[in-house]
Amino acid sequence: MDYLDEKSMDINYASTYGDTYKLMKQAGKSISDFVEHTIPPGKSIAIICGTGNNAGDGICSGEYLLKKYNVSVLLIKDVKGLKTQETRRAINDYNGAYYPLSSLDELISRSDIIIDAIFGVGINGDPRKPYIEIIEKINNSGKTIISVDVPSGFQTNIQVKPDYTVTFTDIKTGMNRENSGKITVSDIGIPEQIKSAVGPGDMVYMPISAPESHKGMNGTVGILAGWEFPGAAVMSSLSAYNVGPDLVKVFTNEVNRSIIMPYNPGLMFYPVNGKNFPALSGLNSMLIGPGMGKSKEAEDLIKYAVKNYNGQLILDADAFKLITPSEVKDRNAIITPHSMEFTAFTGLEPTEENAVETAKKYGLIILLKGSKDIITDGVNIRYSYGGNSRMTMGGTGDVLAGIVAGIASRKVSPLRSASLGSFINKKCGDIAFEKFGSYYGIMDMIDNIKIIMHNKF
Ligand SMILES: NC(=O)C1=CN([C@@H]2O[C@H](COP(=O)(O)OP(=O)(O)OC[C@H]3O[C@@H](n4cnc5c(N)ncnc54)[C@H](OP(=O)(O)O)[C@@H]3O)[C@@H](O)[C@H]2O)[C@@H](O)CC1
Ligand SMILES: [K+]
Repeated sequence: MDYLDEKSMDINYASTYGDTYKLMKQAGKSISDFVEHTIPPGKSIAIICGTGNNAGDGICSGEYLLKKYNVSVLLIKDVKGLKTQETRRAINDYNGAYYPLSSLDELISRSDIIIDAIFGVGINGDPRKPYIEIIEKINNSGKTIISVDVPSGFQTNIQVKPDYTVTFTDIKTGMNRENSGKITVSDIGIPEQIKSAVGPGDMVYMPISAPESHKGMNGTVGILAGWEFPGAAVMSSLSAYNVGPDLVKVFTNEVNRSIIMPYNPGLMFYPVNGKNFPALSGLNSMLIGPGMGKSKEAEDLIKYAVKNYNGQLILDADAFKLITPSEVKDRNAIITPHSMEFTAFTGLEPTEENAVETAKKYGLIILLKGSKDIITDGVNIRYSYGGNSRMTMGGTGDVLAGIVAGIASRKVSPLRSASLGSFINKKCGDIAFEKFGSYYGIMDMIDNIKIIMHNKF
């Protein structure tokens, strides 16, 4: 797993259970258990703490270790610098001595063991002052160093170089013996249903546009839709637009121009027909299918686009009747069928097992829509709960496909794009339901995308 996976799980856990203090206690306990197995009792331990939850894990370990060791907690930014409610609770529940940064040299020299609880997965960029100097002092101490979760500063230009790392839930991408010492993976009790469920934590996968970026750097989406039902092109392109890519290019019949463009002048309209299809290079993702119908012209256009676009494909709706799985084999395409479309596309019953097998066999990412969406790449399976009875109305699939295409254009991996897209889509419905009950419309859902992207939920 990588840092984002851990952050995402943390948020999804907190959204279900209120906070992560129980996990923090368990993280502290697993550090303490590790120390007891490795270090004889009676030794002196300095726990060097930053300001986030990694510090909280360190403080919790201190409370357990007090019974058998000489424990000193050092708070680099004092109690008032502690940033999270869980970490403040940890220091409140801790019954040992704690010290300010001015005691660092003395604590290091009188300790046998240093527990490194400065930064975990919440680090952002290279450590700033005074952390650089603190990390150097720890590395030059000659003491046994145990890092909590990850060596502080891991994957930046300066990091703690530990003898041991106790990492939580799963090893983090890039960790090895050389940069992390001997690694122990500890299960801190995140329930399986939290690990597999899509939730608000999946929003961490959404990139934030850099202030210095220029047009096109934050995603360009192509949408081939609406040949027969222009409304589907409206819904999918507005939905893609609302997740924040720079450009949304709509490829459809010229006669749709006056229908689609009044909805949003920010869309780019490209008329297509059997003889004319603008270049598809430069698109970061392409959604193919909504509202295309099953005419020969629609089929030709869909087949042309599938064959000639070699970036991130998203297939929906009529594409399932006009394209076979073999035509998109091993292209990491995201497909978003409901159960009947899944059967039309694969010839199989719409079960979880068949979705996993199909994803594996054809190298696809499948988002099988239902009251519980199933998202799989053939190896991983995620579930998306939520949504409500009004979401059986026409258009919700077009909204979902557009959202997924928009996210994928921001270079989010296909599995994460499909998972996050499913979360956002259901949340759009649920927010609309709170306001209008069963009487909300599709445009209410589309309007809610911006609220969710802005994390107002
Ligand atoms: N997964 C799980 O389920 C669980 C995870 N848990 C634990 O939580 C850890 C993640 O905690 P976290 O998110 O609070 O962040 P963390 O790593 O402590 O650091 C953030 C602090 O550092 C600071 N800071 C950041 N960058 C900086 C820089 N360059 N230079 C200087 N300062 C910098 C930043 O301050 P700011 O920049 O915001 O002022 C902020 O205060 C995770 O690794 C695991 O140990 C467990 O508790 C339980 C369950
Ligand atoms: K650490």
